[in-house]
Amino acid sequence: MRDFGNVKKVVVKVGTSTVTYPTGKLNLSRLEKLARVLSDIKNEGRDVVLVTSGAVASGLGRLGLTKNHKTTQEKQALAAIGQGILMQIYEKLFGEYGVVVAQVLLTKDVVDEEKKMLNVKNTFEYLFKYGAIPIVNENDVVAIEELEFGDNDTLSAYVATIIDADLLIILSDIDGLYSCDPRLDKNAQLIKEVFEIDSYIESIAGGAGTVNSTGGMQTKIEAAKIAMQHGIPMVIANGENPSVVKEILEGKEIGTLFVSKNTVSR
Ligand SMILES: Nc1ncnc2c1ncn2[C@@H]1O[C@H](COP(=O)(O)OP(=O)(O)O)[C@@H](O)[C@H]1O
Ligand SMILES: N[C@@H](CCC(=O)OP(=O)(O)O)C(=O)O
Repeated sequence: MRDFGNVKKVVVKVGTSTVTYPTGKLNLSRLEKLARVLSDIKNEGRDVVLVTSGAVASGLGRLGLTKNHKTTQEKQALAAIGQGILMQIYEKLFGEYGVVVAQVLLTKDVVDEEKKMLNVKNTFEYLFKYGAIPIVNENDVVAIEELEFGDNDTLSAYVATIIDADLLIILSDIDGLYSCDPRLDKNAQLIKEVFEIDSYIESIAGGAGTVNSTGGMQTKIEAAKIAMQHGIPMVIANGENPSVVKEILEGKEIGTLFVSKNTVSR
């Protein structure tokens, strides 16, 4: 058993593949379960942050377009269309459980500038005081790195460091880190724990698995590096059934846990 009994602040990141269908339309039943489980763990007394991808895909879905050959500028405009669609559904679903949500659009350079970082930190602090769940995405109109490299994974790790989270959970369309991409090799084995990101771990992390996703396992490993450097454990798990979030917090051995050997249990 893993011990996450003392986890007070948790960041949960959901990828495009978790929140939308390949058509770009919202996966409503999954989003309903996600809102329910996050509201539930909030009711337990934890501070919860949701980092959500899916804006570009939702924009595509709304306009009835396909992803193929979209330029960065087109994706920025699609993200601006899709972000409202995402927030509308989160507002509705969390509202059903009486939970207030807040839209937080960030760019990763906030961690490079002390003043900006302090502003972000202060905003999170007050959102927690107000009992809100901050819903974070990259501001794709301002920053294009994520659209090109698919990096909400590292953004979620930066958010975890800014709020000094006790745990980062990345939900994807796969059970965790495998010895190689299971889409390419059916003999791939799930790795349950990683204590150090070495060249072997970096070598087995491949790219994205589905048409609307970006980044794949490579950006999740980058996220793990950032989290581990700050002593924050990270779990990659399958978001197919979002109730795994609760099971992970209960200490069940789900997905892949990334934890530095010298991290004291939180
Ligand atoms: N070693 C690996 N273990 C597991 N998945 C991997 C690995 N290498 C590449 N992948 C791919 O990473 C995908 C998950 O990342 P991604 O497609 O970006 O999803 P998300 O939208 O959840 O971020 C998996 O579906 C899988 O195809
Ligand atoms: N800001 C983009 C996120 C792109 C991204 O990182 O996607 P994913 O690899 O599915 O987490 C969007 O909302 O579409």
